[in-house]
Amino acid sequence: MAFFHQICRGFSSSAVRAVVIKHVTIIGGGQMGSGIAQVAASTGHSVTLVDTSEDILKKSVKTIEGSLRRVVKKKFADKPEAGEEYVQKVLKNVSTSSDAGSAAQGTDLVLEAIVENLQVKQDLFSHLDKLAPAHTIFASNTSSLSISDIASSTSRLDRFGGLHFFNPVPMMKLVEVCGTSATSQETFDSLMNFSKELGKTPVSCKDTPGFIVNRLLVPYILEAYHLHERGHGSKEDVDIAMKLGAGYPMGPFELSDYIGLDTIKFILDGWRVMDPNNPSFAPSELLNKLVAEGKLGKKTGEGFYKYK
Ligand SMILES: CCCCCCC[C@H](O)CC(=O)SCCNC(=O)CCNC(=O)[C@H](O)C(C)(C)COP(=O)([O-])OP(=O)([O-])OC[C@H]1O[C@@H](n2cnc3c(N)ncnc32)[C@H](O)[C@@H]1OP(=O)([O-])[O-]
Ligand SMILES: NC(=O)c1ccc[n+]([C@@H]2O[C@H](COP(=O)([O-])OP(=O)(O)OC[C@H]3O[C@@H](n4cnc5c(N)ncnc54)[C@H](O)[C@@H]3O)[C@@H](O)[C@H]2O)c1
Repeated sequence: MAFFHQICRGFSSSAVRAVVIKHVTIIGGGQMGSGIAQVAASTGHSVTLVDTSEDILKKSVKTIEGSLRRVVKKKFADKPEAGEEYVQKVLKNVSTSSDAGSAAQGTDLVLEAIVENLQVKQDLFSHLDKLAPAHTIFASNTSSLSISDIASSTSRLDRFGGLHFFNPVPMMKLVEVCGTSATSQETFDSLMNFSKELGKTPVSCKDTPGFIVNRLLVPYILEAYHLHERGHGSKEDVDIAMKLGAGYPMGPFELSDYIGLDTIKFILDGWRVMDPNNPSFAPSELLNKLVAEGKLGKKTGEGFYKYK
């Protein structure tokens, strides 16, 4: 558990001044990447959204458009034309690319929201480190991987931090901003300012597993799986109990389907490697079975529950 005891943000001297983030390149156009792109574009930032194929990117833009329409339905309830104008104006701020390398060449911030896998994230940043301008800040939206470990694949340790958004990004107000022991004060300030510009409330957190929210949420969700697997409560009753008894907007099974079961499995597998003897992090057979069957939650139409 060396990671748990890691020394966190103590600022090193930086070669760069605080960067005002005007253009952001977001890698990964899934649930999180498209949500972050939407919010950044809505707050006047130029956004390039990157994914592995044009087909995925088309879906991402459709998701952004759908979510914007939900926003304008309320924001412009009495003025549908102004609402449509707003949607088009925001969409103009978003361009797409399937070439991460070229997208990183003229940007102030590269924010990664790809699969929750350390090696894949390191490979991406190591590649982009050679192509992005010197002033460009790199950040990861990882749920619980070590920011220092991801940053170690680059030579810009002072310009690297964690920027952890919550799902659904347009609705959730929090961003966890994480600096490592090598993150410069200027970089940290830039990330805090960027989060505020997005209309979010940032909190400062240490580079420890799960930061603040997931350090508490992971054991809670996993215990819900184990409780159900022991036969101590149906999924439905557990969800109802936590909504009506603890005031949560979603129960743990509903929330898991909303997050994505593949992402949850990636998080839990990584967590177990960090803390192998902790019985709280024992695998869930039910989760593993659903993921093996491709039932990844709402995004695939079935997870713990069926959708459609
Ligand atoms: C074991 C491992 C676990 C760790 C996992 C870690 C994951 C990660 O790192 C951390 C997280 O994110 S943790 C996860 C953290 N997240 C949570 O904990 C989330 C918990 N859930 C919630 O807070 C609420 O259920 C929601 C806000 C999702 C929905 O609100 P609701 O009231 O229950 O139900 P509603 O009727 O559907 O929606 C009402 C209205 O909201 C609006 N709107 C909604 N989505 C929108 C979107 N995408 N776009 C735009 N707008 C959107 C819209 O106006 C809609 O009205 P409409 O007329 O239908 O258009
Ligand atoms: N789902 C959540 O609730 C949530 C919340 C906060 C943080 N996160 C974190 O955000 C990240 C993304 O999660 P998500 O739920 O958006 O996943 P997702 O599966 O919805 O999307 C991931 C996207 O990344 C793309 N991708 C994968 N490898 C890529 C690469 N090398 N280059 C470009 N694109 C690539 C995939 O095609 C996919 O579209 C993960 O690190 C996750 O832990 C997730």
